[in-house]
Amino acid sequence: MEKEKLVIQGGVRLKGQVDISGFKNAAVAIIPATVAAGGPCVIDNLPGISDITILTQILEDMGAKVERNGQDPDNGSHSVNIDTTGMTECYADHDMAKNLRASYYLLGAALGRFKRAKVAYPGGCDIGVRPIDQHIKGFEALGAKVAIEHGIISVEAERLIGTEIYLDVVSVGATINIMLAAIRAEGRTVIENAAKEPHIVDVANFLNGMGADVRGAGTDVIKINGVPEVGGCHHTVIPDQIEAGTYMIAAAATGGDVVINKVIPKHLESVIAKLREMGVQITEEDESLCVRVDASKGLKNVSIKTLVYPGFPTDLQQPMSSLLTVAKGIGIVTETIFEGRFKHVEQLKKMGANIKVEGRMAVIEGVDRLMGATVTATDLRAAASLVIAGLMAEGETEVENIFYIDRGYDLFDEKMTRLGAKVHRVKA
Ligand SMILES: CC(=O)N[C@H]1[C@@H](OP(=O)(O)OP(=O)(O)OC[C@H]2O[C@@H](n3ccc(=O)[nH]c3=O)[C@H](O)[C@@H]2O)O[C@H](CO)[C@@H](O)[C@@H]1O
Ligand SMILES: C=C(OP(=O)(O)O)C(=O)O
Repeated sequence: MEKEKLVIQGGVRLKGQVDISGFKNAAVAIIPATVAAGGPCVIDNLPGISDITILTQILEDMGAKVERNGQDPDNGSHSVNIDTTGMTECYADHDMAKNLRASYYLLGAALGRFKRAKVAYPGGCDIGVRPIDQHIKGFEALGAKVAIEHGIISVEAERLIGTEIYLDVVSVGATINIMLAAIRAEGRTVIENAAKEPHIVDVANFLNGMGADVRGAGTDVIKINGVPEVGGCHHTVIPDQIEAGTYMIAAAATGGDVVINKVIPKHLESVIAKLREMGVQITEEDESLCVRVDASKGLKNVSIKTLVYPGFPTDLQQPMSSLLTVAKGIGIVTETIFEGRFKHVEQLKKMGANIKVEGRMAVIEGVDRLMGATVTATDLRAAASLVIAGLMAEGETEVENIFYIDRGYDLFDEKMTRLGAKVHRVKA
């Protein structure tokens, strides 16, 4: 892959409209879920991002038929037909699985259908240790044997039997993986202390569309009544609230005036509340949000604490930290989900930010301005946060490792340019 960087001229107010794409974190679970279907599925509103390209390639390599259809020119999303009927087993080696987190959903989906699967350890953003003990606990509780050898996770069961599973930590990934395996288990599975994120509900709706019986998604108790067979279905992925939040923060950061279309405002309540607390004006419509800042007034610093949904999302902590670097006063950012999610801070400091990190806390004292610099992205949302910093900074900023942006933001440069940002991509 050719290395690229993004060059940004700071100081431009973002203005105009942006259409949000389908949610990465829902889509990357729904594609592996087609393995459980074993019938033709049509999935609309898939974001055009590298995680999706990689996942569909993995399915094709395992014998699925994948057909990509037309792209929406405004938000970049597309539709895909996936037929996994011809698949007879599920094996994803290190080279296939290492590129993204969501490769681990193949384990749950294939365990349900074939009663066995082998998938190498997943990749994903380097933001902490990211253990998978709760996934394994869930599979074992359903009756599977789990072995890890040479970095490959093998799951195998003669029968999967529904049971009660209490998650020791609220995990999005474990909740989804257990749902995927349990839809075809015998009897009822109850997941307690389940994650409640919007994409848990989207995945449950997809599974129910296939003929599964999943109830309670969106609450912390999910009940799954196993069914002997499921089939294909047609589904539209929900809007990406993290992409939407990123554009909201970028609009606020540049004193902008931006309408964010194709969103579910309810999914962004914590972000809307925090931005309003800072002095950002936000108007909510049914499927859009207007974000406006009176540039003459300046923004007030606030404190944020990342929490499971409906709390402030960890995936927006890094973009939000960038905004806080120029807000008046002191803000404290507490990261409760991932212990390693402050790698963007050293880069922001290069741009003049005043931040002190102590353990899981970052104390940010607002400065008058950031200054352009060459900075390096270390993960997906760090990349977004550095672009936001570049939009605010005086002069030119270069953000290296921009392939991270392409993991999760559809048509990023194009959407930013449409809003008036001066960004362009060059070879690194
Ligand atoms: C592809 C995808 O959807 N990624 C999202 C998903 O990641 P992911 O599913 O990996 O995150 P989890 O919700 O599982 O992780 C939450 C916390 O639980 C811990 N944990 C998790 C599983 C486990 O078996 N044991 C354990 O201890 C993790 O280390 C972390 O501290 O949810 C995160 C939290 O909203 C988001 O930041 C990611 O963008
Ligand atoms: C951490 C993220 O993704 P992943 O879990 O795919 O690494 C993210 O989307 O911010």
